[in-house]
Amino acid sequence: MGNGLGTIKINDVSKIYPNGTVGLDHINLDIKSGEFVVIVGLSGAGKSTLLRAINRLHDISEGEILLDDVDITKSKGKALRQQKRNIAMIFQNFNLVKRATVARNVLAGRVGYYSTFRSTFGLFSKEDKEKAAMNLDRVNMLDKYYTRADELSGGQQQRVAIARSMMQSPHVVLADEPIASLDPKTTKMVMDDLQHLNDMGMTVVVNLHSVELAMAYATRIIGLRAGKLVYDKPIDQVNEHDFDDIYAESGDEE
Ligand SMILES: Nc1ncnc2c1ncn2[C@@H]1O[C@H](COP(=O)(O)OP(=O)(O)OP(=O)(O)O)[C@@H](O)[C@H]1O
Repeated sequence: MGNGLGTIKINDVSKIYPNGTVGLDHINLDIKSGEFVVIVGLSGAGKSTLLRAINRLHDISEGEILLDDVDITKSKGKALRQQKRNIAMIFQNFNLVKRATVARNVLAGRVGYYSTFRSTFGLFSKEDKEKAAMNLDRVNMLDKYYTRADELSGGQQQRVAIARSMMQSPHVVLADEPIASLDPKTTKMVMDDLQHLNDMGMTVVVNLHSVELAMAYATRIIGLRAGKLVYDKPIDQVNEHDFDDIYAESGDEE
């Protein structure tokens, strides 16, 4: 961010699932504030495992993950909650409350800032309602303010999810296959929205299967294979053939 916030340092991180599967194998990464990082790799390479570790959706087995120089893997209670507010997560399936309005879904992005009582009853401040409208406007969805989420297309739902994530004023936005279920036109809209967040100063880290999209949006591309970091280059050094190796076993499955 302009203020230097939004750095991610991953130091020798491994994640072994309880069943023994190695999700991440000694990963080291230093992501700077304001980068747009795309992580590519085959299905099962460890992309989701990595994003979930950064956001502390699950614990790692070894190593440390520093967000703004504070190790999130060791944070607890209030400090952890505060740290998590600085990280927004965008999911493939949007994770909206389908029966609630667009506005209510976007305001849910502020829930971490309210008491349970106030958020349960939707007692959001005028300021937050204005902020919700502003963020919906940013993704061209303001006219859907009162629409129920389940009446929107997939692409529109993802844009609402992006507006919701902006309510946190995060330093870092993590997106796990955000366009996997979208058509090409809405894919572009959603990727442009992420680009917009990056232009506003947020560090963006996106998991994608498409090398073409990675090339179009990333400032840096990272490749994972079987839990290992096998590729890490700034966009101006990237050659499309570099990925032949990362996708070597892909056949037609991707
Ligand atoms: N909860 C879990 N328990 C056990 N193993 C898991 C679990 N989640 C993921 N794995 C395994 O960890 C490895 C990495 O999976 P991960 O989902 O991170 O890959 P990915 O690169 O995100 O793949 P995809 O593109 O399919 O989402 C895979 O071998 C996967 O089967």
